[in-house]
Amino acid sequence: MSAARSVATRLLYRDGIYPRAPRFSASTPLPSVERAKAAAGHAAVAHSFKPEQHKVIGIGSGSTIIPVVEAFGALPPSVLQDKLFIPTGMQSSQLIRKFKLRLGSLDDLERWPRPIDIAFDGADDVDANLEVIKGGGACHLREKVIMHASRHNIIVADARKNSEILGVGLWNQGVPVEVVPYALDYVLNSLARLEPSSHKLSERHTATLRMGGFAKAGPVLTDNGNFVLDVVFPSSECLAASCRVRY
Ligand SMILES: O=C[C@H](O)[C@H](O)[C@H](O)COP(=O)(O)O
Repeated sequence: MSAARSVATRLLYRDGIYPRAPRFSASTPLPSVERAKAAAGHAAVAHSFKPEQHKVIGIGSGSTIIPVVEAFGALPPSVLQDKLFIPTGMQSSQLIRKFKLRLGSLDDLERWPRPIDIAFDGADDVDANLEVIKGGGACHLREKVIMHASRHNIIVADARKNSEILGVGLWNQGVPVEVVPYALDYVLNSLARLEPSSHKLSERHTATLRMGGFAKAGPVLTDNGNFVLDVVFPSSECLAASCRVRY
């Protein structure tokens, strides 16, 4: 068993909360990135989830969220019986169902504000200030709604996503921006007029409409029926400035 997996397993068994083994087989070696994601996902639940306090749980999207939901699925029925899981999109709804957790929606929640107790999600890039880029899987709009509605947010990421400067390391395809089709030209024009934050910067950013590739002819459509623009900034300074622009 790898060190990462044994740490995750130890954490899962912490306090006797996890009587059953998580559902991956030790005999099937996982590629190292997948192992890191599994370790991060399982450790996030073991460290952050407090069964007595957290009854309503937000579930984000992407590949790293899978071991998070898997870790919840390994909890005993007595812990899960009063828990409700709120998805951020189609993928997380399917995951919640797959691991036989109770699926809810924002509409079911009455407490106001912040009706979700804790939300777990992945990220594409994370810096030392815990600023993140999200939306590589085109799910970021609902993810932001769920994060806003949640009292605590846990971002789960493997070490590759730990960046000194956002957007220039492993994740260099820009800041995803979800756009209502009706406003596509308007948003493209607005982005084109964003000024670089420093006079030293002459290059401008580029906004590319994300295409479906082999999976879909034409542009990607989000769970909300919207387009996604990937906006690449020419320098870290400009990227940081763009992150401060709130639409
Ligand atoms: O739109 C997708 C989400 O923001 C994901 O949380 C993000 O892209 C990270 O995904 P993954 O865990 O697959 O790297």
